[in-house]
Amino acid sequence: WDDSASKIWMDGNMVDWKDAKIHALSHVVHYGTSVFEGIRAYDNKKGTCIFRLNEHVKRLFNSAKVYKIDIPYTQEEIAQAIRDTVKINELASCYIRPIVFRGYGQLGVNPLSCPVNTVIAAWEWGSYLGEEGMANGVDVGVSSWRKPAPDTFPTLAKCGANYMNSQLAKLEAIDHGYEEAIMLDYEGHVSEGSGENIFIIEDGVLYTPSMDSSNLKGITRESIKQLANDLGYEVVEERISRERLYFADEVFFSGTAAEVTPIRSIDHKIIGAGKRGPISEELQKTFFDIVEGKKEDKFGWLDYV
Ligand SMILES: Cc1[nH+]cc(COP(=O)(O)O)c(CN[C@@H](CCC(=O)O)C(=O)O)c1O
Repeated sequence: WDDSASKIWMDGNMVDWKDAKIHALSHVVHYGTSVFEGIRAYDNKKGTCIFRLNEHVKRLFNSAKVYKIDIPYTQEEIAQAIRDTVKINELASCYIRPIVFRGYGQLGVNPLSCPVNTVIAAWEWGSYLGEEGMANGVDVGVSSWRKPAPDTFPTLAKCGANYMNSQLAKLEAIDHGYEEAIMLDYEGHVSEGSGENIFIIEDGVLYTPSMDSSNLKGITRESIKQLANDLGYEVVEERISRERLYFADEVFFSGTAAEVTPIRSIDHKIIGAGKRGPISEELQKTFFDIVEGKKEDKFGWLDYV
């Protein structure tokens, strides 16, 4: 995968894609010492806009705080560097990956002597779980791997090492012929996907796992809640038992990469009519109408670069 035309922001400098390298003995390589964000920019008639940029940057700084990583920039400096990275690469719509990590210093679990490095890359990234899945729903399975307990890993932090847990679920899903995994929390309630939050719809009401389910407080999840309320739907955050996934009229994933991806089967059980449900479709369409400028950005989500 070589986007050689691209520039990558590294510690304040724009470098060529091929030169964006780090040392093999960097702390992050050995111990997963990174925090990162996934952000999307969308192209619309008013130009290129970044979706909820400030919320993503704030979460990046919160994730870093958990691991005593002092980012040597202000939140606004990082936000501007993200805008600059989109602009210099002349990307109309793209996926943006800021990552902050402990670099090349001394090995050993103690990270404190290692420098803090910051990298921002951007590239075109289509539908995370496939175009067909966006339209017709994806087939997923509940993983045998659970999310870490709240006293084990900080799942509100978007840190690289958390994805060694997510990868186990993703690899198992692929082995089973699924597009994605749904993970349960340490008590067996529904948590989220390997890289997305999840919503179920029962009798016209949206439900999503509450924030005590070892799930990431997704920015798309928050946005879908706002959008659903604005469209007149009730949204309930609570513990969700596994079997409610099967009983639901509709189920969908939400996330920056996944956007709004309907789920048509779980563990080979058909969900609802076995295709994208009507409320999922309405939310998906409204979400895209807003980011594509076809509907008013009434929630102030769009930051034009
Ligand atoms: C575990 C997890 N849960 C929920 C979400 C949704 O959060 P938000 O993007 O703020 O709505 C994501 C984003 N996953 C990112 C990384 C995907 C990847 O494969 O890397 C993303 O969607 O960018 C997660 O990784």
